[in-house]
Amino acid sequence: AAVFHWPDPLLDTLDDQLYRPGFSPASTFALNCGPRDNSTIAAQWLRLAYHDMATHDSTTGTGGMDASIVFEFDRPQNIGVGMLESLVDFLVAPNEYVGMADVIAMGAINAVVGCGGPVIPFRGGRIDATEAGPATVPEPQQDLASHIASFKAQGFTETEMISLVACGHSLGGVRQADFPLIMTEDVPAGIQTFASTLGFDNTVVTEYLKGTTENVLVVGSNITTRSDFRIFSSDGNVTMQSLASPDNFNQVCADLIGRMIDTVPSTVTLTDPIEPIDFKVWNTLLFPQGGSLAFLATLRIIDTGVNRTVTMFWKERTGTFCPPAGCSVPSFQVTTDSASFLATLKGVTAFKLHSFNAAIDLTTSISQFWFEVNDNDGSAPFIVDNNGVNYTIDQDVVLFDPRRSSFTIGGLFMVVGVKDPSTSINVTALTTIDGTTTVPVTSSVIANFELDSSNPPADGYMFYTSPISGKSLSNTIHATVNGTAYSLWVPFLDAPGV
Ligand code: HEM
Repeated sequence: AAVFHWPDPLLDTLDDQLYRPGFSPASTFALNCGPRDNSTIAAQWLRLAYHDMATHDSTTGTGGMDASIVFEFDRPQNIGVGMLESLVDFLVAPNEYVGMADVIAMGAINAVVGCGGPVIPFRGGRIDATEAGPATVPEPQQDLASHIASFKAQGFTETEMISLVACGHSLGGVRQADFPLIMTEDVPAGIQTFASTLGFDNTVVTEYLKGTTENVLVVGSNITTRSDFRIFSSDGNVTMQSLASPDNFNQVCADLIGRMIDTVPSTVTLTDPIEPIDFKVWNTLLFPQGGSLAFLATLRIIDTGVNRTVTMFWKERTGTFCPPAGCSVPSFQVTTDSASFLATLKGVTAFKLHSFNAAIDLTTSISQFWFEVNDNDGSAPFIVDNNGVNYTIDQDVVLFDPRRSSFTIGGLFMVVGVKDPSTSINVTALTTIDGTTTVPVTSSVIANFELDSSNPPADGYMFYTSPISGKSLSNTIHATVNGTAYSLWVPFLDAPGV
């Protein structure tokens, strides 16, 4: 599994999105195989992911899961309300470190488990395309040779093609409004599902083998568009027969859908699979307050039912202030937060959040911190120190100040404290703005900060402010102070203790 060395905005964000429902509203939408448009949300998400991947060309190493689908909606291949609706589900997810492509891939995983299917490992780090890819999504009226060629280009053999189509067509169906030339007869609710069961299972396979299937891509009156029939029968049903075993179906589908979402341009390197992080530093804030530096931090621990107490330690940045073992504070609050359905499938049912609020000496400041965890069962306390490297605070020159910032209906006036700006300084923020329901992609704007007349200098800091739109998902502050460049990712505007 991927190792989390704080700070790591990509892993940090993806872990939250995968395993804490509060951070990814969309992670809950596909649960219980919930309905939409007479199909299921899960079916829409899985189709979206396949169509995004289908631009991959394994010979040139281009295309794949890159969210280029957002530029490809006008193609007949991508017809269907579910495409745009799905992207709108994911709208509030990405920030400048996590692209829409990662979120589409996460959607595919949540779709499969949400409908009772197998758990697929998630790797992160996909890069979003800035333009449309080639129009290479297979279409039902194409012949078998074209489909074999398409799947080969995407990196799948003929056998894998049969399996992947069966896995995908476990969910959802064909909508008459979208494909009137396939759905030539009127059907209730305007959709013919591929299988008689709603969930992610191999009924699509067993009904095909038994000859009871109503899948219109197998038995529809339009013979030209019987693409599933041509694909499923292309090896004399050998592969379909092997998928008649539910266990084998789940195993093959987990593997192939996993490969599908990990199909990325050759220039992209994905992380190792991201599992729930045991001990995660989260939601840190450092800012000047009343003659000291307030340092707020939370240690998130997977809840194992142990009644733990946690102490935070830290070291000065300059000079001597703390005892040799470090300054320390106990946590001031322990709360429990829920785990996502995906996390529960990995044995994680909840998280404990141990929060700290330390008053740091202004002149000696803070350079690094770590934790001591006591299980209160007679065993020796153990240290949590970022896998041996401690949690290092890069700088205390440019700080986001949540106390001096003020929230408005339309967003906030963000306030940044800058230490000793003896010469000219320049403060900006790269703000990631969420997309709209018609253009579901994030964009970035630069906010320029000005000296904040309502917050006079204090504690050795001067304060700069800029309005930030309420559509902002995340900000990274960039400042040049006395010739040195600093940057600070601000994923959270608030923390326990502010
Ligand atoms: C030759 C390859 C394929 C063809 C020709 C094909 C064709 C189609 C068509 C015509 C529909 C109906 C869409 C609508 O009515 O809006 C559909 C739905 C769907 N396809 Fe495929 N498909 C192929 C491969 C795949 C693969 C590989 C996957 C995923 C692994 C997949 C997943 C789905 C899903 C989940 C739906 C249901 C969508 C819903 O109910 O909203 N398809 N497909």
